[in-house]
Amino acid sequence: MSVLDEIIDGVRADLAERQARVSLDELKERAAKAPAAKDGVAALKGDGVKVICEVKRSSPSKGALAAIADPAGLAADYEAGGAAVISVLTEQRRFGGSLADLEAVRARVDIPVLRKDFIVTSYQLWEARAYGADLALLIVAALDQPALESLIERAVSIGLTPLVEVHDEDEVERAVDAGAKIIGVNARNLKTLEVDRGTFERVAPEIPDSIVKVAESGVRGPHDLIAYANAGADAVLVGESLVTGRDPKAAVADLVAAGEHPALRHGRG
Ligand SMILES: O=C(O)c1ccccc1NCC(=O)[C@H](O)[C@H](O)COP(=O)(O)O
Repeated sequence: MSVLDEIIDGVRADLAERQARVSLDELKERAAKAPAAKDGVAALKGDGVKVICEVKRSSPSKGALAAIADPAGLAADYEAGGAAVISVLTEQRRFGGSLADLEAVRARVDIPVLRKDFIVTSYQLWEARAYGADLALLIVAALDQPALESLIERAVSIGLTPLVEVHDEDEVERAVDAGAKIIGVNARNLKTLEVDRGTFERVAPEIPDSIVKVAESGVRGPHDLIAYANAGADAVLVGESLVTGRDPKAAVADLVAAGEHPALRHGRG
């Protein structure tokens, strides 16, 4: 069984518990009262390379990373540093996240918020919206094609912008066929958990120009952002280096400044 399969088994078990406690109708009522969803595509387009900053306590590859007692405070630092979007890992068992984190972050920042989880049912999309997310991650490797298509359609219909994650060229084709407007290329191999920063450069040329391209994982600092930008990234998604560093606001500001450097405009795309 792959790491992804193991994670999803746990996600399904936790999901069954929540579904037994909270009906879909209750979630829909809560979603109706949530602040209107912000436009995830608009947040990641425009001049410069945008930075998506992640609230990440632990991971299957590294174990514990940071306690993060105040996820909303961390997100506020990210926003002050110039983040375009906050990513909140809500998976509990391996990443130490929760919907409470999502709710707290949503209440604190004005920029769009991504629910980063292993979404396999539309119930989780309703949860994302009910707890204030504007975007939701959908991982192609975790879904068959009909499920991917129907989750993208459902996400859009309830106001969420899907960030569709791929790892190779075949998955790009599936994401494009399913109607993705934002595609994230994750450099972390979900079978070995190894990060290969060359993945983005190999896979991104298969993504049509009209689609926003996000380089996920492995950004240690501005030099990695610049490399991803030169390979065509519109945005980068950064977790570990921010939560383990001493000054997340300054680290984000350094990334944003690198992403806004005029020299990058010639290399991108
Ligand atoms: O981070 C992991 O170990 C991991 C393992 C299995 C599935 C997903 C995993 N991470 C989720 C992510 O995609 C990253 O948190 C995100 O891209 C940020 O990466 P990084 O900056 O390298 O922390």
